[in-house]
Amino acid sequence: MGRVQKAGSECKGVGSKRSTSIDKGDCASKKQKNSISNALESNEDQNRMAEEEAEVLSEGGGQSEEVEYQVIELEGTEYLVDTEECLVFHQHQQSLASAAESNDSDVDDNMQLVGRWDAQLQQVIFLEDDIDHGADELNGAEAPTPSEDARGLLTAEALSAFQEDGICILDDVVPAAVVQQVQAELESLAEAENVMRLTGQEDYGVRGDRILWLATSGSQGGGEKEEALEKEKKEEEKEKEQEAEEEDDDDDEEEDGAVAPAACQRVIQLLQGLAYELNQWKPSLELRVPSRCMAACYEEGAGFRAHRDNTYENDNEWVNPREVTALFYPNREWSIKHGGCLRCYVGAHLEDVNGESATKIRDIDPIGGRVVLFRSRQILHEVLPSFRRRLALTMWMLNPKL
Ligand SMILES: O=C(O)CCC(=O)C(=O)O
Ligand SMILES: [Fe+2]
Repeated sequence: MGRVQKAGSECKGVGSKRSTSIDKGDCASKKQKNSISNALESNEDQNRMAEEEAEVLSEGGGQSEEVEYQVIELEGTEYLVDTEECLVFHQHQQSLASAAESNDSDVDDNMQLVGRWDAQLQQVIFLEDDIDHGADELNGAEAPTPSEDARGLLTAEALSAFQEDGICILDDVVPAAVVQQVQAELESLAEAENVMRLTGQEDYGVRGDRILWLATSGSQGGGEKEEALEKEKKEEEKEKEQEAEEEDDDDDEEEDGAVAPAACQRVIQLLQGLAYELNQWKPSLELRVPSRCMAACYEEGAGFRAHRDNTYENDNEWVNPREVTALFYPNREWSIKHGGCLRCYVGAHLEDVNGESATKIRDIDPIGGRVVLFRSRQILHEVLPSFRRRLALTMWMLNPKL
């Protein structure tokens, strides 16, 4: 899910405003259907799912809902604001205003979510990562190599669950001592001042976790490379500390990163190894592994509202190359009373954003030593509020064809 970044001053100010209502029920254009099936072309089971989705979409989801939009103009570009949810859309190709005025029910086909409207500040808070920088994730991505830890984890049972539901759960993937070490490493990053940062989406009740991007040393990276990166990082940190002392830096939009500490690195290599195993299972996946992974920390009370890690937009494009989401939890002694489960809406239609159409709901506790894999384009999921600090490492396995 993308970072929400505050718009610069050029985005303030509202031009012409008018209201229009659009029938959201009929949101399945031929273009959308093509976009789904094109992107899923290389994979048989995904193709089957896409066809099923297209069928459902072509029936218009069975319900029709009137949505009130307001048109705002910023820097000569018009945007539609869903007045109820304050979601801001940009429309491609045809003129947004003329489509809105003609009450064209296909208007949704050309709409792309770009941000949220902050009524108090009277400005658009633009969504950033997914839309503009999603493709960057492929920069520095590599073909995965095998890992000893990953070998044998994807049993026939796990693969059939992944095939059927788009999710699989693997437990006790590393020795307890490694789980403990990952937890300690992430705890210390979480405790360090200003290292793990809120995403900006907390203000909107979307997500409350703090995150940090961890650079991986690459699946083929030996210890030497790691050490060199570590050294480089330490030097950089020293320099940064000095700079920070000199100036009072309050720029919280700057993106930070760190090199993955040792035990995290081992788990990352395991996740990369799982990408290798998935490629062995289905070579048409051609999964690549990224140069960075995400560490996340949910403090007490934090959660992450229902979303998908990848979604399609209307120009035959997916917003990013994420194909499989791989999570590792280091939370030892986690129990159901701590909340914070990963809720997955299995079978939810692609246009369903709250899980109403799910055929099954899977609540997965983030217990120490557990890996969860799920299809990023398919699985609607959320993190329910956690009653204890909840840590996670996430790697997105990438599809170079997206
Ligand atoms: O931590 C989890 O279980 C899932 C987090 C998530 O959905 C995300 O970061 O996109
Ligand atoms: Fe997610």
